[in-house]
Amino acid sequence: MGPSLARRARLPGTAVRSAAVSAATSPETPPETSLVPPDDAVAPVRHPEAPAPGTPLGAHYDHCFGCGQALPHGLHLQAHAGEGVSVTAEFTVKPQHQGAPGLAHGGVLTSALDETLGSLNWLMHSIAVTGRLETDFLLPVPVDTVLHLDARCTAVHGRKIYSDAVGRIGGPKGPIAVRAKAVFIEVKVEHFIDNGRKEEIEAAMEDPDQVRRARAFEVNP
Ligand SMILES: CCCCCCCC/C=C\CCCCCCCC(=O)SCCNC(=O)CCNC(=O)[C@H](O)C(C)(C)COP(=O)(O)OP(=O)(O)OC[C@H]1O[C@@H](n2cnc3c(N)ncnc32)[C@H](O)[C@@H]1OP(=O)(O)O
Repeated sequence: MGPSLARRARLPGTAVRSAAVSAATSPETPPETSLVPPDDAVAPVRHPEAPAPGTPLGAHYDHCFGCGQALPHGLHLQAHAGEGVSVTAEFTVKPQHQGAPGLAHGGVLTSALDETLGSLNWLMHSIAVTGRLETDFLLPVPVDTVLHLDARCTAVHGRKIYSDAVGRIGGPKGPIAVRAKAVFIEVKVEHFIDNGRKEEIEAAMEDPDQVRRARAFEVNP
């Protein structure tokens, strides 16, 4: 099949140039980030009190777009602890998750990967946020498909947590439709208290279960 995009010869002098890359760091030029762990990164350690393999992890926050049950249009992703620092999860693509007719939106699939990768941190009793996430989309994913996700942590370096995930369709052993690599950055509970909108933070702090879940992970042995 020939190219279908409209093409025309470039006018002289209209080529777009990228900005020069500088090694200097400032708020305008944040440090280079990488998905490859440094040589002195260490293996991830499963927390001794992490839930046994097969245990459902539950939601870290009822209003989370990824795992919460309170949002009708959320992903309602359900993750289970795996061996070591690994998790499996399932996400069913609903009509509200479409991009093209009858197909999942790529950003929604990336959200499912993000959520699954994020749940790995709970097996290390670490609170962390996504720093960088890179997704490959290998197959289209139709509405009603169950995406079978499998994620594992590969390395830890200081506050940086490296992990990867795949999402399969047609069953847990089916072909890989999406895959991702990520770096999560460990944070304190204050990250959320200081940055979240006041009304949701206050509601979360009034919920004893939420406070217990958040505070339980603050002290690592
Ligand atoms: C009492 C109730 C209260 C409520 C409690 C709720 C509990 C909830 C529990 C669990 C929630 C989990 C939620 C999961 C949801 C799914 C996951 C998401 O979607 S998370 C949302 C998307 N992500 C963000 O919004 C991050 C926004 N970014 C930031 O806030 C900052 O940039 C942050 C924290 C990531 C880093 O800022 P810095 O100032 O703390 O740290 P610096 O010094 O910049 O970086 C530390 C190290 O990390 C590397 N780093 C930083 N950013 C990186 C990046 N983007 N990629 C790779 N490396 C990065 C740096 O190079 C540095 O590395 P070197 O230590 O020098 O080796």
